[in-house]
Amino acid sequence: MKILVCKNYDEMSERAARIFAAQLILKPDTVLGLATGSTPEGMYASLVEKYNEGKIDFSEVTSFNLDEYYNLPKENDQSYDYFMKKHLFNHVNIKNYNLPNGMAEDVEKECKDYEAKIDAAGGIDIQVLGIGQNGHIGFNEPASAFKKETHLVELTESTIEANSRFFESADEVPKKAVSMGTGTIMKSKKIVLLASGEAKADAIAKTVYGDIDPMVPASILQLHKDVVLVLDEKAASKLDPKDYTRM
Ligand SMILES: N[C@@H]1[C@@H](O)[C@H](O)[C@@H](COP(=O)(O)O)O[C@@H]1O
Repeated sequence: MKILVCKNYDEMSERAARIFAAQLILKPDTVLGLATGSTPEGMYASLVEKYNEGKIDFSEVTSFNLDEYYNLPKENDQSYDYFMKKHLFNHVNIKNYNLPNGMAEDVEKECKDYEAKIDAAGGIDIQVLGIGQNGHIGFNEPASAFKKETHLVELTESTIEANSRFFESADEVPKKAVSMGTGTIMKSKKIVLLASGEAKADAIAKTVYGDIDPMVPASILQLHKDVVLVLDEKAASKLDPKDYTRM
């Protein structure tokens, strides 16, 4: 694991955006794996800026998002489809983007089809991840085993609670989501995990130093050969400085 520690959220976002921009310059037909949550917002803003400056182009890009709420219409301003349009897709020339369809009548089929679509695109070249306070990635919640493929997830109380800040009340937060599996994520050729703030420090320490344990889903990233953690100082506060590069 390569770990880069930046001063604050803005520098973390810029550093991550540069990694993605470099990827798009080197391989214009990159298959991107995208994430939602407040953490990557700054990175998306910086990518939009770089696009407007003519530094990067999305016309040949294909993207796949990690997850989507179950049974929440796309038009709802809390859907991940809405989030991605608001922060990225409406501002760049991307044509081919994909999210799991959380409204699918046959969810099991939707999960299989999503997995097949990723494979047909040649697999994900570079995947951005955030991390939940309980160590979840995508919506792969702590569990007794790692889930291999895209699946329907029951969200944990702590995730519902953490996401309730975006809804009127915890009652309105969807209780299920469709998420890529940990196996889907691990098949990405490169992974960039972003984390910012004190609340993520424990999850990050467990991800880096802990046992590889499905109760801390992100800990499996220790087994991936090309992972970069881009953190701000607060998220890195429980790491030994000898283990990271200061930006
Ligand atoms: N499904 C998303 C994750 O992909 C995200 O990493 C996590 C953390 O969100 P935030 O970045 O807002 O802390 O929230 C949600 O559960």
